[in-house]
Amino acid sequence: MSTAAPRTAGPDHLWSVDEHLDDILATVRPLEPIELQLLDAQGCVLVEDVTVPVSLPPFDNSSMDGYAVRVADVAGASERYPAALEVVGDVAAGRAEPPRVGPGQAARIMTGAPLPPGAETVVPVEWTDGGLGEGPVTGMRAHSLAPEGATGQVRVHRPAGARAHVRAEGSDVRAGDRALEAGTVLGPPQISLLAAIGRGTVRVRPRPRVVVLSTGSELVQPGEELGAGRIYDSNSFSLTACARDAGAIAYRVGAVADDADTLRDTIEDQLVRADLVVTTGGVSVGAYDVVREALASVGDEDEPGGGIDFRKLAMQPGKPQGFGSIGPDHTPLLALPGNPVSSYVSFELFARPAIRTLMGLTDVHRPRTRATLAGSGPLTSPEGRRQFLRGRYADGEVAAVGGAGSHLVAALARANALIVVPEDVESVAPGTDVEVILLG
Ligand SMILES: Nc1nc2c(c(=O)[nH]1)N[C@H]1C(S)=C(S)[C@@H](COP(=O)(O)OP(=O)(O)OC[C@H]3O[C@@H](n4cnc5c(N)ncnc54)[C@H](O)[C@@H]3O)O[C@H]1N2
Ligand code: MOO
Repeated sequence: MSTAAPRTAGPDHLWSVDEHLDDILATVRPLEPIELQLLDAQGCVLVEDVTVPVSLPPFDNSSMDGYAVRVADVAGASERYPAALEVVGDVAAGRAEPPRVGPGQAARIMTGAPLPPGAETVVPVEWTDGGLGEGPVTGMRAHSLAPEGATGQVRVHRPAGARAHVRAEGSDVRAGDRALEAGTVLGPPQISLLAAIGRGTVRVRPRPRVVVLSTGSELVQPGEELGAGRIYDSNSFSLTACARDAGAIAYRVGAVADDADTLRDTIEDQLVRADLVVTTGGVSVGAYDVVREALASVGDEDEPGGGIDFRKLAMQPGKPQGFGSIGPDHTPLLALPGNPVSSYVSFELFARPAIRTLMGLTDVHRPRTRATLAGSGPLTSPEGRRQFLRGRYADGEVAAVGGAGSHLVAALARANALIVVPEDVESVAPGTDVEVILLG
């Protein structure tokens, strides 16, 4: 949400990619933090420092299934001269009051179970006869099948030093320590830590809700029959997938016909669940390109700071673009061109950083690298336009896939990178060092 109005210039002015991106990012602000359940916070930015309320582990516990014993009782033990100890009971993980281990005694202990009072160390079950009176065993028999295993005698075949196989209280993190700092992005390891210290909810910036809306009377939803002159609506799917990939909660609104009133009504209906609206199609100069017409008056026209600016960019694909904010909450809106590759490239360059800015992330762009251009012939690019060609990148080399046509979806599906050809370059020979955007 923002009140910043986009810059404007004459209709023939060509804006640079960077100017357009700067203008977009100046209109989006990180969303207000909310308290979320842990798993709902995955991928989100933490806005609080999290302090450890209880040490991890909370108590000394065993790292092995075995026997909790006293060091002196097993000193010098060997398979030939085992230490014979009286088994006083079982300590399963979760046991609150384990039995005391006195001299000459052992308690059968499970991984994660608290070290019982009196015990000083743990011998793994493989170092014992498991209470069976024969040679070394490879494991314990299930308590349900052999309850007598918790009693009787065990022969220990090897000594163990003090606190062997014992995970000390607080050896991971201590009560009062900083578990995570504000600004941390919550991936699976961070969610693991939060759960381990007992946090059920955390304060984060939420995932933006992004409404993706395609426009065009020619569009048919996948799965339905294709009539003459019609095509399947791929953009609403690709951009919804892009929005999810960027971290958003995305809502796909299937194709809206080329009718300004219908489009306006649809967008207004969607504003209630949108932190960002992305449309595709209808932004060029055709008689049925109604997005421009419709967006001139969406939402509350009396609200200052709103409005969508349509402009041409010095780029290929993706020349016609619209952006601004609409409605009473000044919801940001990006109107992307309809050609499938144009909409995809535009989303990656402009909508993705906007989504990631809304999330409060600092790393908002796709990673870039340099690569050597592979292939047999030169790449050509129109003068004065920054071109984003689809490429396949591996091991420091990149090769173009497909041509420059912004309808080439099959080639896009084989690409894993965009090759950037600067505005002042019209031809790039194989072997040249080029900039590459990695699509991940
Ligand atoms: N006279 C001019 N014509 C065009 C210009 C221009 O400067 N002068 N610019 C061209 C460029 S560049 C682009 S990009 C497109 C942008 O057009 P629109 O944003 O108005 O998009 P549409 O006309 O609605 O569609 C263009 C193309 O893409 C197909 N399309 C649209 N939506 C979808 C969808 N959801 N899924 C799959 N395919 C879609 C549509 O059928 C058209 O083929 O304008 C050029 N024209
Ligand atoms: O700019 Mo359009 O997006 O080239 O096809």
